[in-house]
Amino acid sequence: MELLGNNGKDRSSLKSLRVGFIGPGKMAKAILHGLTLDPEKKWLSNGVWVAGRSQRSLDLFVKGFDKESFQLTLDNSELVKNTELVFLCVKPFQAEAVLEQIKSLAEDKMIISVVAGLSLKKIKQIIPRCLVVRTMPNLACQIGKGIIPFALEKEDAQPNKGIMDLVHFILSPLGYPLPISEELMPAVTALTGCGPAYVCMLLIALIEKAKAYGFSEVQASQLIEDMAFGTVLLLKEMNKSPYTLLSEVKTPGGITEAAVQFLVRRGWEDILIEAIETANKKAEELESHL
Ligand SMILES: NC(=O)C1=CN([C@@H]2O[C@H](COP(=O)(O)OP(=O)(O)OC[C@H]3O[C@@H](n4cnc5c(N)ncnc54)[C@H](OP(=O)(O)O)[C@@H]3O)[C@@H](O)[C@H]2O)C=CC1
Ligand SMILES: O=C(O)[C@@H]1CCC=N1
Repeated sequence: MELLGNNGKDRSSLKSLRVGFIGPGKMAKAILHGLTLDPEKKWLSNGVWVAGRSQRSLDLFVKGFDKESFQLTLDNSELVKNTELVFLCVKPFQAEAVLEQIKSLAEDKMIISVVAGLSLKKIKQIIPRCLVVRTMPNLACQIGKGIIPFALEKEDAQPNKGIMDLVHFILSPLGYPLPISEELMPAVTALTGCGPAYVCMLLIALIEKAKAYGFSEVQASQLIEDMAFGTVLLLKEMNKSPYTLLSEVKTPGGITEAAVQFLVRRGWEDILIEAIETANKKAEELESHL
């Protein structure tokens, strides 16, 4: 792991780090977009490798980017041979076969896996000598606003600040890297990995209701998306908690309170909590099957 030698303390060596993505799908694209947001790191200038199982997926993946910056291949091993940092971005049940394909070439390289349910242990069983980072990002990585919980093997996480810093350095253009213990991976999968989907469901319901009230599709989307955007920005910019903001909007005996009481009566929070628990259980089951 020459380029990552010195546990990445020598940042100058990282300038020539060659990056690859196995699995040219949604998550890989979000990460690639995020990485390009950081001009300091100039990831693209070294050429980015992307490996997929069909030429069509690879061509779609690089659409909108400068194609000259990419090396596309249908051979995962070729990618690993030519890179030092590999983002593993295939679906959970595709991951083991990919790891088996690349194992002899991935020794001493760094693998950042985004694969739900794929444990550090499982990766290390197949590729014992690699530096592996397990992450659970979300699609907001695309604009540098993802939350990226990550776990390292215990011996890497505790004493080795160098590796921790290196992981922060690599992931920070994507948003907020957050070291966690691996046991919490199913929980963060259910909460923040899947989270954008819950937010979208809330927005969709409100947009549909706005349309039912007679707003055009464009107006309805603007009303609701800007309201949601303003709400989150308000919390962030004023360092306000959702509990406080809720109480500020909810005038006693007023209109919001009528809606909030209805939601509480109908068990809205319980439904959401059960949904999270269902997702958490599914993530745990996945882990035990991979
Ligand atoms: N989507 C999300 O919000 C999040 C996803 N994840 C994780 O990210 C991973 C990818 O998910 P996502 O991007 O949504 O899925 P996608 O289906 O969009 O991407 C998976 C990609 O892997 C490719 N692929 C499949 N088999 C191989 C192979 N043997 N070699 C190379 N490439 C292969 C697929 O090719 P083809 O195009 O031909 O099907 C596809 O392009 C999953 O493990 C998921 O758990 C984690 C956090 C959030
Ligand atoms: O739905 C999934 O399985 C993946 C994991 C988190 C978000 N998408």
